[in-house]
Amino acid sequence: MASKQKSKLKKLGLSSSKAATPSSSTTSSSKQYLDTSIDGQSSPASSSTRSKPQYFYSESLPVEGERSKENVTVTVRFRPLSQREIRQGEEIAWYADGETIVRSEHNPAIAYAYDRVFGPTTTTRHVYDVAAQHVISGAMEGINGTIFAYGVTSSGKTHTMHGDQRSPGIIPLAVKDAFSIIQETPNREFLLRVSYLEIYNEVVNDLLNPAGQNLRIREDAQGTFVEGIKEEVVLSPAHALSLIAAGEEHRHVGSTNFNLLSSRSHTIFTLTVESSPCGANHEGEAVNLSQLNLIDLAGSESSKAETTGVRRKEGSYINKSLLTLGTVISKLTDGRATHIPYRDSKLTRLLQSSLSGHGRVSLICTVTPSSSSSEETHNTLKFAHRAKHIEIQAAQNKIIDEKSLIKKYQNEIRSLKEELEHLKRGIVTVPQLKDTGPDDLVLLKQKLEDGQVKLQSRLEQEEEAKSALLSRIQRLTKLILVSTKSSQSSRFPHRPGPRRRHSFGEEELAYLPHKRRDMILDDENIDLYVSVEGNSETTDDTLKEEKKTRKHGLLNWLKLRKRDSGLGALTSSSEKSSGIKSMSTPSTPQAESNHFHTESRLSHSLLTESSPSVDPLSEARDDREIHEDNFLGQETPLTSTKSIDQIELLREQQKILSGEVALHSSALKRLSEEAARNPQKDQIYLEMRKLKDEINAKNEQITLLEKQIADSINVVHNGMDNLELSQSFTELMTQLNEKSFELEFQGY
Ligand SMILES: Nc1ncnc2c1ncn2[C@@H]1O[C@H](COP(=O)(O)OP(=O)(O)OP(=O)(O)O)[C@@H](O)[C@H]1O
Repeated sequence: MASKQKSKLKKLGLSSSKAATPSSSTTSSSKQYLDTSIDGQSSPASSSTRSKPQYFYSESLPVEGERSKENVTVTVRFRPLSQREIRQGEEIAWYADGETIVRSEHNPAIAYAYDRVFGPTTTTRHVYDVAAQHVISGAMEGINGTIFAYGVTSSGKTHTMHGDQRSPGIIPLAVKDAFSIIQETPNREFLLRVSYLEIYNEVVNDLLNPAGQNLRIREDAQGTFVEGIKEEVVLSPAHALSLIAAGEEHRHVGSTNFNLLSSRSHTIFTLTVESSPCGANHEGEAVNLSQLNLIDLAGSESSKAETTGVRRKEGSYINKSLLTLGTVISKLTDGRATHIPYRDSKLTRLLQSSLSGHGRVSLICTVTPSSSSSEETHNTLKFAHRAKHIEIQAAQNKIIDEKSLIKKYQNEIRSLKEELEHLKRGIVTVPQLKDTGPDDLVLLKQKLEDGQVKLQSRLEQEEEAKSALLSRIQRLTKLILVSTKSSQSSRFPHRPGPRRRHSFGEEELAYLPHKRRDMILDDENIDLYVSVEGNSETTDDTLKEEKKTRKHGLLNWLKLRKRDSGLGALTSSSEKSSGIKSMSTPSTPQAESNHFHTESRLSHSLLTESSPSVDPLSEARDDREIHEDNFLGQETPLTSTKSIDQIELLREQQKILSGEVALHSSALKRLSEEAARNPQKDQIYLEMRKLKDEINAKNEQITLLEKQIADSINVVHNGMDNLELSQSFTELMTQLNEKSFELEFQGY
């Protein structure tokens, strides 16, 4: 009895058994396990089709350069039994047996092996390290990557891909990691842009642009793409996360009898990465271009789901597209198949390039151990089993200049700088009059006498043109991300040594759902995740973060403070070069593409400020920098700079508040849906009232901030206009006096 109890606890993830705890067992121990068990316990799928049972087992996950051919990385993640499942007395039907095996409780002979199996207590961070990190690092080096979570409804796909503040999912971790990699790669410059779409009832909708509905999928030589989808250039992790949070607001989510907040659409978050070597001597070199697709699939629904109307319609679309995905994968792994039915669903059409083997693919199958879903779990395991056979060829994508946005921007920056130089030379010809002859001097005197005003207005026009050029250069340069680390410690071609940790700042956490999907699992259920060994979702780090968030509130980050990670030093090149704060938001120039938009983030500027003022790279990168101090840098008094900082600070506060209002509004929406189903729940109404009060208070604060911003902008404008004018006047008068004196002295 005691041993049965122990084994049950082990399967729930509460045991201290090494075999059941992924982080505690080693590769060699699992290999030993396989060696001894492989003959006796083959997977049913393999034993039925092959004489010799086969396990999918790889000694290690794909490592760059080791193989030209790789297989899809396939992992399985168990979630804990939910409180509801426990209450209903459900049993464990499947469990993680060691690091790589999933075994049936009812028939121990049925077992499947994968690259890795994560037990119910495994943290998403660990899942990321094992199943996702190599895909993200590949994407940063120009290798396409796709990660998707697959599983039945309520098995934990969204928990794995998005997560929440307590346990950020693969998407926020990947975004964070991408920026860390940029920081660790000082010899390259990067341009990152994101798009976010959903496939709902076989219709593609743009989640970053509510107007972008029912978009068409098109094809060109590079593969399939979505026509007219909005892409936004991103400048910081918080910036990217805020876009995802905004996109999530538009995603179709609904309640089913399995999941209160069930995803009713497949979503694809795409991070497009361009990078090129830094420095003028790499001008002709190709640019690395890759796409990282992070996919949260809607869950397949069994016939047990008591759905009606809209939900049933959604369910049938979901099931149909997942069926097509299964067929595509079967065909891909069946050497004899001549036709692969990618076109049978929007999902497989969009995944065509990934599934047909161009780039790294990681499939994370989420499963519930519960007996009531035993059959569905078995189907997921078989799907994962098949997917393991897909062969991929991960190669770097190099593209020629014209197609790359980063090159386009770099070229434009270069030619704008040249233009600016010409203009500068035009303006400074006046002091070079020393070398001019008497005729010129007479002419000048005449000119001066004729109209000092004319000269002055020309000067003003040129100054205007100059600052327009400058601000365009700054705006363009700001979009290109560079590390502030010394270029000698290049990341390429070597891989970084120790693993990066992804600690989220409060401003980034603010964009993750607080406790988005926990409503279905009671609070006690959280206790289930806490392993005896402490390998739990609520790790020390996250607990600390959560405490901090609670203690200080979300806006506290606005106080200037030193950053912990290397990200603190990551900066866009214009900020690094000049330290000038742009008053306007650095939106991507309209002329480039109407799909690209950016926004300034104070966090970003603050990072630059708090990063060491001795910038080791700034000297090395003089070629790309403008010495703005000739213009605005020296001329702008400290007070103006402070005012500009102040404006950015206010803007940032405003954005954070708007983000919070959006999050509260979505929580309110969901609560009201729940209240409609359970009208007696006073607690829900109480929560809703609180949320409404908070939304109102925040909206008032936003209005106040808007007024403050407008006032500050007026102050700065007036200050700068007066200052520039008076300085131009002074300079002009000095030149005139000198020349007049010279002329008089020479007897003219
Ligand atoms: N590994 C896990 N640890 C703790 N809780 C989890 C885990 N996985 C899922 N959950 C919880 O289970 C519930 C369902 O998870 P989730 O919404 O992620 O499922 P899903 O597969 O995305 O469902 P659907 O397809 O219906 O959208 C959520 O309350 C979530 O917080």
